[in-house]
Amino acid sequence: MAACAEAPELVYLVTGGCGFLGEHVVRMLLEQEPRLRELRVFDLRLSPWLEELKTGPVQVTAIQGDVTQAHEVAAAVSGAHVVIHTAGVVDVFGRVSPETIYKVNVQGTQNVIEACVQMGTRFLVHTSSMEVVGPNIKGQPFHRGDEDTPYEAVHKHPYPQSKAQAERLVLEANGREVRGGLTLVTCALRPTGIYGEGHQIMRDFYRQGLRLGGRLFRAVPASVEHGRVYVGNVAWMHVLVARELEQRAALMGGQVYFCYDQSPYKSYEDFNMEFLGPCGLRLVGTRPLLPHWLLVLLTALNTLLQWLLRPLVLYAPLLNPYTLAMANTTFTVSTNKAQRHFGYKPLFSWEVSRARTILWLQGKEGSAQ
Ligand SMILES: NC(=O)c1ccc[n+]([C@@H]2O[C@H](COP(=O)([O-])OP(=O)(O)OC[C@H]3O[C@@H](n4cnc5c(N)ncnc54)[C@H](O)[C@@H]3O)[C@@H](O)[C@H]2O)c1
Ligand SMILES: CC(C)CCC[C@@H](C)[C@H]1CC[C@H]2[C@@H]3[C@H](O)C=C4C[C@@H](O)CC[C@]4(C)[C@H]3CC[C@]12C
Repeated sequence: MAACAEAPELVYLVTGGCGFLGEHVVRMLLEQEPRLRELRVFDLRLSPWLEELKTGPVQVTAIQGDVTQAHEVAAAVSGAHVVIHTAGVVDVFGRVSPETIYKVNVQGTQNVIEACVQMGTRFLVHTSSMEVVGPNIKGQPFHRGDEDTPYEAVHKHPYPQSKAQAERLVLEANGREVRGGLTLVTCALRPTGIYGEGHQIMRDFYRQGLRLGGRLFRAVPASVEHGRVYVGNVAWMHVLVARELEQRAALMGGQVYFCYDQSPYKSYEDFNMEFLGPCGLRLVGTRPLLPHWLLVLLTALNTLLQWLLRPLVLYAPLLNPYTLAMANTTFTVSTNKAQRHFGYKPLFSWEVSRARTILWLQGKEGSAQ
């Protein structure tokens, strides 16, 4: 990937480039990667904002395609120097069938790997997830752990299962010979819960709070820490990894990195209030208003309703046994591996991340829809 200082010559492909994270990766690459000649944005559904990017100095090529279709992936990868694979189905609510989650997240990732091998593309950055590690089904806390902290990773839900399988495939592919005889260099980034401009669930909580007269009701104890990371910093980590993979292939190849920044350690709800509070919402209760057993019962009821209504309508509320367990189990990271391996420092301070997210929620700024 030797690049000459004057003429930009690199071709990047971002799968899932129209998603929440993907859009930030695409914009970050255009801002921060001077060696870029062409940026291919591959997604099942192309977004209208791509059009405005096509007028800049970098050639932006929009490719409507499906990662489950090997030939479409291979065509998109052909001639690319780097692939950033963010495409995936993110579903912990039962909106998408386990079969589809597997097909997109696991088979789709395998297709991306095979396309790199066939086409001679050497550098693959994969968006994994904290859920590859946990929280596990036993609800054991992972308190400010790092990439080497021992933890019993046991999954039952299709989404974390698929992310764990996909990550394994990517890491095992590191070192494979690609067309032309050189080797594939891969690594995986594991964001915790991402927030920022374009975060749909945050917006859903905002709207729900407005419907409830400006109030939200505490459901999980304030003492349970839930890891969060700003989308701009996650995108920045992807850009940096992609840039450094060639020079530091021996160190970074086959590695995993948690995505982290200076976002504070808080419970899921208290963290959301950092943004929803300034937008006029209030979190009622210093302790959960309902006893835990009642919440568990409600989640079981939601599961039953989802099953009963399935033939008629898709009932997929935010609260189910899995999401309650996620919100109710401490899972936070504290690491400097990305800084040690490739010099990562967050691009956005906590204050800036917070301000940008609030402005977006208030509809005053931000590109993400
Ligand atoms: N949102 C989070 O908190 C979070 C946390 C950790 C990891 N992740 C991972 O980050 C990645 C991006 O997540 P996101 O939150 O931006 O989700 P998203 O749903 O906003 O984006 C995913 C994108 O992938 C595209 N896509 C889905 N199926 C596809 C297919 N078959 N072919 C091509 N494109 C397809 C979608 O159209 C969408 O644009 C995912 O891999 C996810 O597992 C997300
Ligand atoms: C107040 C609660 C009980 C309400 C339910 C909150 C629930 C919708 C939230 C809690 C934790 C959230 C997940 C977490 O931030 C991390 C990830 C990892 C990522 O790979 C995909 C998104 C996901 C699962 C978040 C989804 C929303 C969750 C479950």
